Amino acid sequence: MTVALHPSIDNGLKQGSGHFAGGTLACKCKDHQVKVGIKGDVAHNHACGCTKCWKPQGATFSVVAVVPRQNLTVLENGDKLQIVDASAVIQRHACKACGTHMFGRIENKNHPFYGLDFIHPELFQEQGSQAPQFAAFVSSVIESGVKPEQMAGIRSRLKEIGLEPYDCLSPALMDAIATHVAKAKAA
Ligand SMILES: N[C@@H](CCC(=O)N[C@@H](CSCO)C(=O)NCC(=O)O)C(=O)O
Ligand SMILES: [Zn+2]
Ligand SMILES: [Zn+2]
Repeated sequence: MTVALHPSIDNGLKQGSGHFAGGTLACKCKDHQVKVGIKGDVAHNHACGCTKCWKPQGATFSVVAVVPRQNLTVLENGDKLQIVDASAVIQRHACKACGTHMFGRIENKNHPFYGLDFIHPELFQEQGSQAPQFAAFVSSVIESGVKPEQMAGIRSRLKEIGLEPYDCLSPALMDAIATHVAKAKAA
């Protein structure tokens, strides 16, 4: 049996159109859905194995990407949103009724990723947003109950579909974080 990672990537990656103009994210409620508008395409889309990122039922990984925070607007039923953990670096705003995380926001102005919001592209009502580029925090799936002996199969399946597995973020993002830290120290 093939390892199940996440429903939006288990049958292979669906490449983005390259000119996604943005769209609407909708939660999983049957009515009074929370809707969030996004301008433009997402960036750094990735599968994330961490315990904090929202996953649909049964998924081992989350699929999460970033957008500039000024490109995100709550359109409908924002009164249903609540912050999951106010002490987390990324404050995840979730629908109180269905639990779906609609966006994650960094409020610490000194954080390397301040200004970017985290969203789950599978919630787009439209097709064509950027495909996942890599897999992050892969070892962290063990914290959610995956057995260490399953990891080889998980990593090889990620590679098979074209997602390089990393146990933190990708080298490009780790370099961006380190550059920010180096500049902050020099200042
Ligand atoms: N092993 C931990 C790792 C959690 C973690 O550091 N997650 C990252 C990536 S989330 C999106 O890529 C992070 O930046 N977290 C900050 C936060 O979640 O607020 C675990 O699995 O919990
Ligand atoms: Zn909902
Ligand atoms: Zn995560």
